[in-house]
Amino acid sequence: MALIAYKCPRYKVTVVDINPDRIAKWNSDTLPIYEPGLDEVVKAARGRNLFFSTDIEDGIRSSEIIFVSVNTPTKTFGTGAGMAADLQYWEKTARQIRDCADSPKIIVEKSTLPVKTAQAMQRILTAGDYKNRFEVLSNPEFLAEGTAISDLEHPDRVLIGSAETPGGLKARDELVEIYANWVPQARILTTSIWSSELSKLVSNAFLAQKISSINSISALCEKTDANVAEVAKAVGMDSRLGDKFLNASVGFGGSCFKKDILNLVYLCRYYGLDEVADYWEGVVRINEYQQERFVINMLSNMFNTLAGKKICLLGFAFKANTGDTRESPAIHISRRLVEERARLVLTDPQALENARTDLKDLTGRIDYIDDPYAASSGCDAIAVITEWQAYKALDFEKIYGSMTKPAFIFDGRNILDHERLFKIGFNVFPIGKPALTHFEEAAGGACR
Ligand SMILES: NC(=O)C1=CN([C@@H]2O[C@H](COP(=O)(O)OP(=O)(O)OC[C@H]3O[C@@H](n4cnc5c(N)ncnc54)[C@H](O)[C@@H]3O)[C@@H](O)[C@H]2O)C=CC1
Ligand SMILES: O=C(O)[C@H]1O[C@H](OP(=O)(O)OP(=O)(O)OC[C@H]2O[C@@H](n3ccc(=O)[nH]c3=O)[C@H](O)[C@@H]2O)[C@H](O)[C@@H](O)[C@@H]1O
Repeated sequence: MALIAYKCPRYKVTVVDINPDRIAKWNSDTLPIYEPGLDEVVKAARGRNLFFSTDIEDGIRSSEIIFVSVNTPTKTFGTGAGMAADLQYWEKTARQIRDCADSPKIIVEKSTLPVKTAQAMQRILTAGDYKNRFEVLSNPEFLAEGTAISDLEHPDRVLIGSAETPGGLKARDELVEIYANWVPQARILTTSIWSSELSKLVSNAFLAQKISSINSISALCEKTDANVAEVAKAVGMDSRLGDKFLNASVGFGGSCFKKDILNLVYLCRYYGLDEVADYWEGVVRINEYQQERFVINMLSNMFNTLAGKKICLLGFAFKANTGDTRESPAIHISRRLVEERARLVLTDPQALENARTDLKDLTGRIDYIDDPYAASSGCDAIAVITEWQAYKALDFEKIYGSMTKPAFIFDGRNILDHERLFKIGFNVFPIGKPALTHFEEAAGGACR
């Protein structure tokens, strides 16, 4: 919404939220999220045509177009627990819009929702003694965290789904007009509302599937001395497959991939498509396997015991350039390492505050240290969890000098120079590549 306000000074954009702390931060110099480039966009538009408020009713009444962007987490209770989308926040919003509105509105589904949600939304909006006409559009968001501003400025596509009725098509055209302020017409794709809703879930499922595919192959590479980066390059050069999203890793995280795939799986089962559901569920299973495999690799290569050993996680965010830790592989890995009675030290340039909240039940068993040199000092092992560019530039000779020997590095992102680390003295365990160790008989890879 900040970018719409920034690009289109003639529209007035008001962002409303039930969380007063978040709104206060949006109105302050310290925004509630870290996102490169966002500060500048907000500062340029805030007070001009971008406003943040907790007055939801006024926001509804005074707007002609309402983007519903509330959270749609995985349901944690009742039918569909652990799989289906929890639609309570979204439904409350629909009812509130219906009850407060005193003029016709276009309602835009911006949250990621199960296919057919627009139908439910339309039914709620038109139930009872409603006075106004509402048109519901689907306009899913495809930005990725860490690159949100450039994704929004130069989207691969903007997707708008509408009803095929005259009212639906008119509303669709109004939304197209907003995006056309900065997005080329050829990149604005209009479809039926059901295709649009489903495409969002499918996009995330395909992206995550690519990561799980290469991660599954990383396990095979480790058994066969193949190099997953070489395999990914060879495979990705086929233009039919493409070279993006083929970085083997410690597993994908983030608030959406797992939730959206499980939502897709739930939908498939709901419609009796068990084979389809099983296929997509495999993407999540491989991701869980990859995270657990990382822990088991650490355990087996550190002589099958981590008890009392000090381990530093370099990075806690689910990806670089964000402080977001939702579903970060770091959470599972930290919990498992503590279970193995390791002494954990966490460091991250942006995510330590969220990490403290995620692991608050482990208070006293984990240290949180901003400086990566201080965090790794005295450690037996370092595990790279997040691909922060700054980690590549660390002085690893200095780090090696301060660590307990033998010193281990488990590079869960394959971002470091493994040969160099090996020469410094580290025993190096990348993902999907032969390990480089100084032991006579390496436990998990080739001895060099
Ligand atoms: N985070 C991301 O990068 C992307 C998120 N999405 C989708 O966007 C939706 C929102 O995601 P996030 O922004 O990450 O979630 P979030 O949890 O960070 O933000 C949702 C906000 O909605 C507010 N809210 C909840 N109920 C409300 C109500 N009744 N009235 C007013 N405000 C209310 C909450 O207080 C919260 O601030 C989800 O459906 C997600 O799948 C889609 C693409 C990218
Ligand atoms: O619906 C959403 O919320 C968004 O989900 C993802 O965006 P995001 O989760 O912010 O970030 P990604 O860049 O997709 O990364 C997701 C996870 O996959 C990991 N990843 C990514 C790429 C890769 O090659 N390997 C890999 O392990 C990342 O490190 C991260 O943990 C999608 O990329 C967005 O298009 C979508 O809008």
